[in-house]
Amino acid sequence: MRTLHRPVSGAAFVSGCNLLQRNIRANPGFRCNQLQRNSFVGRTMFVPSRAVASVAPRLVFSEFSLRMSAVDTAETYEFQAEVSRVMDIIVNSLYSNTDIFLRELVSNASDACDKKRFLKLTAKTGSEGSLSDTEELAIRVRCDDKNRTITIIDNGIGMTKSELINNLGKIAASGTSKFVEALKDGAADLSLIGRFGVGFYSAFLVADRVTVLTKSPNDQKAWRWESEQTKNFTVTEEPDASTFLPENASSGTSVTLHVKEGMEKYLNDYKLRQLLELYSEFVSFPIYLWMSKIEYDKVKEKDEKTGEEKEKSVPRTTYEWELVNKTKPIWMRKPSEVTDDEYNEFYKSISRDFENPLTRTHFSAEGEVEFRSILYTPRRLPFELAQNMFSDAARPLKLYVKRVFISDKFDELIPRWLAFIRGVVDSEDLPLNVSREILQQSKVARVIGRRVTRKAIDMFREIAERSDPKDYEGFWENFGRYLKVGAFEDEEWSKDLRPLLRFHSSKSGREMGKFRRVHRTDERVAEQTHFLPSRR
Ligand SMILES: Nc1ncnc2c1ncn2[C@@H]1O[C@H](COP(=O)(O)OP(=O)(O)OP(=O)(O)O)[C@@H](O)[C@H]1O
Repeated sequence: MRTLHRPVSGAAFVSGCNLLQRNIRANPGFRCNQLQRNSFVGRTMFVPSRAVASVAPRLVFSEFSLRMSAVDTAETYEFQAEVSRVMDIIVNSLYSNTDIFLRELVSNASDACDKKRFLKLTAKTGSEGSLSDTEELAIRVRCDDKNRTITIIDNGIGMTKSELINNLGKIAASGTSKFVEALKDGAADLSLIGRFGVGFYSAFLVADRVTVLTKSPNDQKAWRWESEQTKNFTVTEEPDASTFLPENASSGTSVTLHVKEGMEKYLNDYKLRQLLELYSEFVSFPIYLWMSKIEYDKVKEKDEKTGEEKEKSVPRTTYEWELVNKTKPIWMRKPSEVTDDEYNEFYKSISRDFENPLTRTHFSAEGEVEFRSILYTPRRLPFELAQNMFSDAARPLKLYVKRVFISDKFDELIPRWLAFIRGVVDSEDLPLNVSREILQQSKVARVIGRRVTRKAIDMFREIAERSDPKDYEGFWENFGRYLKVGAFEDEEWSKDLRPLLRFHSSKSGREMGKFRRVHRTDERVAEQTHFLPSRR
């Protein structure tokens, strides 16, 4: 990089810019994103020396003029009070786990693609306007080691200007808010932050500057968000969305990380591929990585001594987009074809837990209703339930309709005492525009809920029947109170749950005994009564 200092007077600058902008228009080959990564500080410009040497006059001035006009209109916003704190917490407490930044940003890109796919499928004819039908929803990751950047690009839903300011400037929009709440309540310590979705701000684990370019179908303009992890961020209009969106994309977002000192290990496509394979294998959109490949060209060369012509292989580096994940959802595969590791990694990707689950069940239902599901029992109580047994923040099931993610907030699908399980349900019969109201009245949803509950109970029973009683003891310690609530308040399942209950009794000593219904005349009645779940 070389720095060019070009102090110019206001009037000279404006007329120079106008002239140069006309020049750019006359030179369609030139695209201003060629130098997008350049920084402008006041009227000082940084440009790659190669560009200066080759096409300096045109590029330098055109970029200068375009970006200067943008700088002039940049709006500066302050992060909401807690955001700076959260960024500090993330950067200072996760320094040993910096790898997660990619998982978080890819997960955001995947959410954005989910939203776009949902919108496209449910949009009424005509209202989808700018949503192109031809584009493949995908995520692209590209590393540029010379310019020290990593860029994550999606053609998802993008953000309007106000969404950009709210989502990336206010803590309330982020999963990290749960963590901040938990810190306030004293329910978490910093080492636990990795269990939360730390979200977008994890970008600052590896970058000292982050640039977000985004275009929403609900905003005619594209926007640039930029921050250097200070108290402020800037929002600027981005003149041309096509410079950062993939070809044919009508909307989307590009997040560029300007990699900081000491994080050079991420400026390597092999390292990025390893992280994507580890963390993002189950993202249901294709993830393409810009990968380098060594190819060998055969060249004929004359041997100086003998004069004979010989063939020689000369290495050449080429680049191409390489698909790094299997995009067929794991629940669509046959259980016999899925390995334990794959199930465990999928669990971690949907639950954000760092431990393997205690158990799982993968099944499909046909006939009356058709759906597929994978359910997991975690090893420990999910964090969001630690304070409140039936917290609204619990997300037991992700609901899909024909592979389209619909919501993870339909808690009415299963009884509330199952709040601690995790899993996915993919229905063939529910409508894509399924809402809470539709779900409440839907017969299909009731059947799905019943079958999922039955399978969950079977899963718990299997743990109870294991030869090592420690498994069920651990399960009971974490989730016993949920089963008690179910046995107590849920008439439909009470009978199935009772054999799974455990209680301390004077007879059982330190061990726990099973609950057995006894007749009043039974001599054990006295010792049994206080084992019954208390009626509150
Ligand atoms: N690539 C993107 N495209 C569109 N919107 C995005 C993108 N990345 C982030 N956002 C918006 O910014 C918000 C904040 O992101 P952030 O990752 O901090 O939190 P989150 O995704 O809500 O929760 P989590 O911490 O669980 O990831 C998102 O909810 C989303 O609205």
